[in-house]
Amino acid sequence: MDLAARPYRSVLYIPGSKERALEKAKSLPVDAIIFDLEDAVAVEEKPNARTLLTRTLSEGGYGNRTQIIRLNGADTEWGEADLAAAMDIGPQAVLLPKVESVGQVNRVAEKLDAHPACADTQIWAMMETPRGILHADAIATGPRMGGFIMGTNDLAKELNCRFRADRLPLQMALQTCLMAARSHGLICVDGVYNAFKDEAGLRAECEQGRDLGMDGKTLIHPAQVEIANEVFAPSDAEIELARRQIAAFEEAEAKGVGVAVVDGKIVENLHIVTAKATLAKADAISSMT
Ligand SMILES: CC(C)(COP(=O)(O)OP(=O)(O)OC[C@H]1O[C@@H](n2cnc3c(N)ncnc32)[C@H](O)[C@@H]1OP(=O)(O)O)[C@@H](O)C(=O)NCCC(=O)NCCSC(=O)C[C@H](O)C(=O)O
Ligand SMILES: [Mg+2]
Repeated sequence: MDLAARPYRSVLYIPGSKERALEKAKSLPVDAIIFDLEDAVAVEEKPNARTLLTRTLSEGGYGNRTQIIRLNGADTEWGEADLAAAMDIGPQAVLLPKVESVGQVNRVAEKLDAHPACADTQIWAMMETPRGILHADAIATGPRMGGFIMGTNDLAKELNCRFRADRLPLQMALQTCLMAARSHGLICVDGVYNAFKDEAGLRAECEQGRDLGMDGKTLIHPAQVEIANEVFAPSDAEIELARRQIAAFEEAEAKGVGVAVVDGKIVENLHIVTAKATLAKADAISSMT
């Protein structure tokens, strides 16, 4: 399936250095995995993590979960070797940390263009610095761009803002990135919820991200997967409503009318686009199981 058509309800970070977690993920019901070489890996473990990760990914076993490798930045001592190692296994996507300009995307794209194993490799961008957020629209136009991942921990650090349950200090950044992503047909996945044992807090933040328009949530622990999968999936009631809207609109159209009424609300062509997207998402989710 085209990467853009896949679901991204649950996008789990796995430290590239943790063999047990890399193995466990093969049986977790996640839509996508970020195999991390950046912040989840200690400095002294970086080279070993790169070797372990490339070997693990070459062996396979992750089924239809989208596989994304987060590299260290090109300005670090590990960035170049990370990209070279990732390119050799022809990954579905590489994720660049702390992207602040489309130039950073261009430079990686040029290297991917020159590598025979990377014809279909996408570039994803961590959106997690004030400069990156301000340049979101330009970054979204970069070659091979597939999606944005919100890095709300780094962003909060850079803004010097407080962590609040309503994430008010982050709203402008979340919405700016969503608008840029939607303008250019990219996926946009929300940031992590750090308190991985707090189910109620996670659910509330997932619901907020979903209501904003996010495709899903990045996660740090297997215990968070079920809630994200549930919140970001269309509910049975939404699927049933979408079907009724489509049927009612087709009936109206057959009579030469451009508007139908369902449950006391008008249904026009634009609502049918949303209804069809809901059904397509439900189908894509079904194909994951
Ligand atoms: C948070 C953790 C350090 C907790 O680890 P641990 O104490 O080992 O948890 P458990 O004992 O409860 O683990 C139970 C089993 O689950 C496996 N496990 C744990 N985490 C993962 C995972 N992420 N993926 C897959 N499997 C996982 C354990 O191996 C246990 O397995 P088993 O023994 O077989 O039952 C840990 O969860 C962790 O390291 N999480 C990831 C942290 C991380 O990736 N951080 C970086 C990304 S966040 C970020 O950088 C965001 C962004 O850049 C920003 O700026 O916001
Ligand atoms: Mg970060």
